[in-house]
Amino acid sequence: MDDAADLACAAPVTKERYRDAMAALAAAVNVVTTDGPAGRAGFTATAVCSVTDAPPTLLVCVKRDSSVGEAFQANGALCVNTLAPEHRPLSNLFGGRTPVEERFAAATWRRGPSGAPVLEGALAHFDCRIDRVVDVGTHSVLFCQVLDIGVGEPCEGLIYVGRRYDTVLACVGAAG
Ligand SMILES: NC(=O)c1ccc[n+]([C@@H]2O[C@H](COP(=O)([O-])OP(=O)(O)OC[C@H]3O[C@@H](n4cnc5c(N)ncnc54)[C@H](O)[C@@H]3O)[C@@H](O)[C@H]2O)c1
Ligand SMILES: Cc1cc2c(cc1C)N(C[C@H](O)[C@H](O)[C@H](O)COP(=O)(O)O)c1[nH]c(=O)[nH]c(=O)c1N2
Repeated sequence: MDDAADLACAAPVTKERYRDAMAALAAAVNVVTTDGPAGRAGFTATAVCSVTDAPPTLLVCVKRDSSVGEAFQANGALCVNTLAPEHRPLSNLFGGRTPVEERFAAATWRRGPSGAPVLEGALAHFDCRIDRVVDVGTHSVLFCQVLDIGVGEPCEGLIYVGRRYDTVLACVGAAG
């Protein structure tokens, strides 16, 4: 087995090939919000992942040069709002190039225990304190301890796959 020769023949992993391959992965769509001394901010994120259930921890990857990144770290708190199909326009609004107040004006919010905005009608929400930040390349990985959870009524979730939106059945049953 000549692993070195196989590797030498492989096409280089360019940013474009990486993105093309990542586009094949279906992901839930979230609007991640924050509020506090650094002000209100929010952005659309698919790079959200469960890390451990003890203590309940998730991670969010945010591009460092986005207009919103600094506010999250300065406020030290965020809410992951997982979107239902009706929120597709909201995903586009929070996906960039729209002033922050215009993003929030398009939906109804309440304040979670961390101070971050919680989206009315979300499939689920996870209100968090940001415990640790690790910078990797262009992004900051925010490790977040979950302080409060809500599970909404919708039985369908919004996903992003193949560079487009789709809908999946996502009835969330309570465990015990
Ligand atoms: N993790 C991210 O930062 C991320 C994830 C999804 C989409 N986006 C942004 O949304 C827009 C539309 O994306 P698209 O999926 O239609 O097409 P695309 O070709 O830009 O991205 C395809 C896939 O590659 C990954 N990706 C894209 N940009 C990335 C980045 N800067 N860092 C890490 N992973 C990245 C994501 O999984 C994405 O779904 C682009 O501007 C993209 O940068 C960013
Ligand atoms: C479907 C989809 C998914 C993602 C995004 C976009 C879209 C449309 N964006 C981009 C992100 O939302 C955008 O950069 C922010 O809104 C910040 O943009 P401004 O710098 O404020 O214009 C994004 N950005 C990021 O840092 N992490 C992520 O996981 C994602 N995921």
